[in-house]
Amino acid sequence: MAWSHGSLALKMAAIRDDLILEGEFELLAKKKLTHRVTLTRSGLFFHLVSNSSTTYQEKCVKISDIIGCHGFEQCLNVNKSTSSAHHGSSSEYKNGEAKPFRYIPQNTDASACGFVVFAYPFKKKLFSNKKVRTKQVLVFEVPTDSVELLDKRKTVAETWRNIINCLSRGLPVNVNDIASCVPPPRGRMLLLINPHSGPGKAYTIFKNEIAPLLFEASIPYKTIVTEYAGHAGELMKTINLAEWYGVVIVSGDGLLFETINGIMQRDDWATSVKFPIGCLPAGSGNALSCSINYAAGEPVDSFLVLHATFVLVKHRVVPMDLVVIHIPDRTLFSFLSVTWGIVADIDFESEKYRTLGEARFTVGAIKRIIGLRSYKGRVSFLPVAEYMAKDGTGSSKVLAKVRRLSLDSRSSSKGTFNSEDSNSSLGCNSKIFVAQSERQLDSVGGAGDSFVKTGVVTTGGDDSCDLHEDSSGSGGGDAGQIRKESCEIKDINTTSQDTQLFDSTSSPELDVPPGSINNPGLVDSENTTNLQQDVHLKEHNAQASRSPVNGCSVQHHSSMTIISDAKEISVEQETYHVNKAKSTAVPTPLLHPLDQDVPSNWVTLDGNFILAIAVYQTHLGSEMLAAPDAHLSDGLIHLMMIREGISRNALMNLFLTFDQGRHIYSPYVEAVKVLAFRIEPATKNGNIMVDGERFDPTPIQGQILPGVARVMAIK
Ligand SMILES: Nc1ncnc2c1ncn2[C@@H]1O[C@H](COP(=O)(O)OP(=O)(O)OP(=O)(O)O)[C@@H](O)[C@H]1O
Repeated sequence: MAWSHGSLALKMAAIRDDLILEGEFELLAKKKLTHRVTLTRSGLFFHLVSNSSTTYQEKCVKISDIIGCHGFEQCLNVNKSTSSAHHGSSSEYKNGEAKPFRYIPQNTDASACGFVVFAYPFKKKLFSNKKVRTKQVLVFEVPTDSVELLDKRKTVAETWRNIINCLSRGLPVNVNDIASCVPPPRGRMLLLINPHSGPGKAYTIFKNEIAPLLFEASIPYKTIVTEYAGHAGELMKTINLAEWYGVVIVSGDGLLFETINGIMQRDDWATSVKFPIGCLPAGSGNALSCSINYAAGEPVDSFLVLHATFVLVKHRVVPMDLVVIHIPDRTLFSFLSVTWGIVADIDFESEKYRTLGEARFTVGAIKRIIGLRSYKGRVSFLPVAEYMAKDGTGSSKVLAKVRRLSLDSRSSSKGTFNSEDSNSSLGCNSKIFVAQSERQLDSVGGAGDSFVKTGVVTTGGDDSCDLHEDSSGSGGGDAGQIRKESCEIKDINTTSQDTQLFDSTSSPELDVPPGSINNPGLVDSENTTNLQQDVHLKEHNAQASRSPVNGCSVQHHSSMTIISDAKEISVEQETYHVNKAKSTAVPTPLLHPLDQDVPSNWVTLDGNFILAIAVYQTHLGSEMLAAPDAHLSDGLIHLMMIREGISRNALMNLFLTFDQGRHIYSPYVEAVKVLAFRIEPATKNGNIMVDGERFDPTPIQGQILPGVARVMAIK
């Protein structure tokens, strides 16, 4: 970008308020040339200092593209110089532990010192319209003539390094006290690498594509290569989580499923479920990686590993929904999907082509469409809004109550599991409610920060919670608090005139500065049992009495008043207390046991299906945007069904629209957002897949656990 003297002055004036540091450095490129460098909250600007009176070549690196900054002091180690970030050779690992590295640029003399910026701005690929992040390394040396003493020059370089690192990690920078802005070291990550994922290249992918970025971002880690199926699950069941910042899976979705289920088998599941999980793609499906990238606005269709690693090093810890799954003999925890019918069969039957990577799904789909079959059974669900069936029988309009389920921790001594739904027949005209609620949440920031959140919450599938987060407090305490001051609920469902209310206190976005503490998602062990011991379910207008479900006993509670259009609406609430004797069970208050009928307020569809899929992330693969309006923590299960009657041609065309998510507009697809579902296959044909793991076609049901898990993503 070229700036004239005048426009440069204007630009400089525009960023003046934002200005943090200014200085002159020698930019080490082919030759050393002195540059004027300006650091603002949004970017690092630099231009050549020249005597020319015409133009400056002004360049800028956006802070949002920077993943790290290192200081260098050449005199310590001139002989080991290298021109790029060095990391990844086998000698640099011992027992999977990464050694600390020092970046040493070439072409500097023995007394050189300065700082190196690692950035990954988007560039357009030649001959394609795709934007891809491309590595940029900028080496700035403090000029020897500007500040005489080496110590002083080192201080200058360290200050720039610290501030750039604070900014790139989203940490606060106090311009009035620059010297005290020192970013805390980043937390140590445990990387689990599955050598059998996808085409079996996970370790090579890690070494060549992931390790360099971890080095550049100064993230310490240890790698463990899994030795057998089930290894990751065992590790997660037994390791001391407090020793780690989080766990990062370098694999496909299968290892992630193992990891999550290992965590959920711990006695302290209620807190360890908040252990941050990162996800880097090395498998054939990589659905969660794609969903995290998609949510972050990063590409999913090219250089997935690079973009996923970029997200990982720039991440914040954000909530993610899980779904508790019941099959006749087991309880499982799912982060992605339950599929039945053709999608499950394609997934399972194409396992044998796993060396093809994602192409296995295309091969499997063609095979299954040619041999198209239907699957007899029953699909039942608890919709969040009015449900209109598409089967053309004429009698299937079902009005369901609008509801929302949230997992809440009401105080440091109590965990609460809430479901709130308003009655669609309340006759309220307004679709806007203001709900005031306050809560104290278990420590999530870990550093004792207190947050104030104000949420404007829109539902109808999109839980886009516009949370203003004001973080104050400098840490030090054990228990952080989140106080939700107000939650305004607007325009709740564009397709329904029903009014609704929910408690959006679940799924707070957690902005935990990586490295500020270990285990940002964990609460202290005293609080650990609370969620298990005292679980409440509040459900407006719930049935007058209900039998105890899964260890929950029912207790009627007080009513709540909602003010809307000056009308007062009283809504009954119900509270479920978990039986303390069964304190280790994850509460599933929306589900009846599998050998009983579903609750009477569910919708049930019988017939022949081509597929029924329950999805809670956007992607099932990089070319399968299965639930385009899903979000990591929208608290919803996106249920889709196709009934028998669709032709092979139409099905093929429908599958071709999957990559853009346009299948949801197809007249053949019934899409409904639900809190819980049950699938009861009537034949032994086919498969049921939970997060890509196969199960026999037996009855299966699931219920959302909104925002209970924590993932490393960018929200
Ligand atoms: N060392 C190992 N040897 C054999 N199997 C392993 C090993 N480590 C992990 N596994 C198993 O490999 C299975 C598949 O792994 P993963 O999901 O990572 O790859 P994938 O199936 O190619 O990817 P995707 O699930 O995205 O299609 C997991 O269920 C896991 O239990």
